[in-house]
This record gives sequence, structure tokens and C-alpha cells, in this order.
Amino acid sequence: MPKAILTDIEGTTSSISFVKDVLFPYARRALPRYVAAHGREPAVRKWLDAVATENGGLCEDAMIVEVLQGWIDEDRKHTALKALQGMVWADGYRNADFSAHIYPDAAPALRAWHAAGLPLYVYSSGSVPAQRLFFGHSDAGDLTPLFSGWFDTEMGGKREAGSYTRIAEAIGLAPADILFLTDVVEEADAAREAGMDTVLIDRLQDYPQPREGEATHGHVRATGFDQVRV
Ligand SMILES: CSCCC(=O)C(=O)COP(=O)(O)O
Ligand SMILES: [Mg+2]
Repeated sequence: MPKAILTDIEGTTSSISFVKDVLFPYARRALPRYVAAHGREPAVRKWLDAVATENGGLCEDAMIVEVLQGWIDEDRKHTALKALQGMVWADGYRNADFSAHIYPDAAPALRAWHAAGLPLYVYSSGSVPAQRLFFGHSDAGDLTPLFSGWFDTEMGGKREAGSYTRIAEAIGLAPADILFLTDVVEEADAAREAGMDTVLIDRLQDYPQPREGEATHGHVRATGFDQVRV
């Protein structure tokens, strides 16, 4: 039995379509105005400068925004992009332009595990502030009190075993005591390499052709949180 659960967001607690068809287009549209309004604030500038440096020293914010929009189109999980997206989405949640999608089986399971005393953690490519906004404005209400901690790519990439080792250390448990839930086989592979237990979440809505047999790399598979046994 796990002593803690670590969960991914996109494709796991929530639909890929909400992220790709609602959140990403919103950020793409809102970025130019957001950068024009806030680009001189140190917390924003830091990430814009990181993008500029990584792209040969871009000197105009409009060019940096274009790079960021290209990364959104490619679904790059870049820490700077994710931090800036989180800042932009804050306006969207505040204005109730959208609320975060949660699968109907996910919220009850998270509540039940929390009520049973299992600490819950998030590990997503979305920045920690974006994760808090997401679960704070979900279709199932404010779920943030259920979580004991939040991790993003500042811990390392989600396909690298070292990230899961660092997360286990930060949680204060052996990796073997943590169950990681994700929709991405390579993420589950990395978590298993670090010693965590894994369940591959294979939702029909997100993966119309469920991964089976060899494609699951031997991970336990569930089509929803109601099938996850803890
Ligand atoms: C929590 S913010 C929206 C999700 C996001 O930006 C993203 O890239 C999701 O990636 P995940 O690691 O949760 O699959
Ligand atoms: Mg995912």
C-alpha cells in the first residue's frame, strides 16, 4: 500500500483537450498583451530574458512572444513558457473565462484518498502556480486543500528518473512508498526506474486506442481513478 500518491494533471486528472483546446489557445492569444503590460516586472522579465538568451539574444519582446507562441504550438514543456502561461491563465480563471476540467472519477477518488489519510502530491509540466490555479478553479470546486505539495519541471524533466528521486526526497519517503499516476508511458518508465510504483492512466477520451500489451511497458493500467487500487 502506498504512503503517498503523486499525480500528473493533463491526461490523468483532467482531459488533454481542455489543456490543448482551452488553456493553450488562451495563453497564445493573451501573451502579447500580457507581456506588453507586465514585461518589466522582475518576475516576468526573468523568464522573458531566459527565452531571449536561449534564442541567440533576442532583443525585442515581440520576437520573444513569437518564440513562446511557437513553443505553445509545439507543446514544448519549457520551464519559462510554463511559468509565463501560469501568469497569463491567472487572469482567465479570475475572470471566470474557464474553469479547469476534472474527470468525474478523479475528484471523488482524490477526496477519498485524502480522507483516508493518504498525502497527495502533484507533478506536472505546468508551473506550481499554474497547478494551484488549476485545482483552485476546477469544475469540482477548490481541490487545493487536498494536496500536500506541488512539483513542476524545476525538479527536472518528467521523463528523467532523477526528477522522481528528487521528489521522493522532498516528500521525505522512499520512492517505493509513492504511487505515481500518469498518462505518459515514458513518465511512468522514469518513475519506475527511480523505484516508484506506477499506474498508467489510459482514458478512452484522451487515448481512443488504449495502450495495451507491450505498449504499456508492463505498467499497471487503469482507465480512470475509480480503477486505481491503493
Ligand atoms: C497545470 S497547468 C496546465 C497543464 C500544462 O500546462 C501542461 O503542460 C500539462 O502537462 P502534464 O505534465 O500535467 O501532463
Ligand atoms: Mg500528462
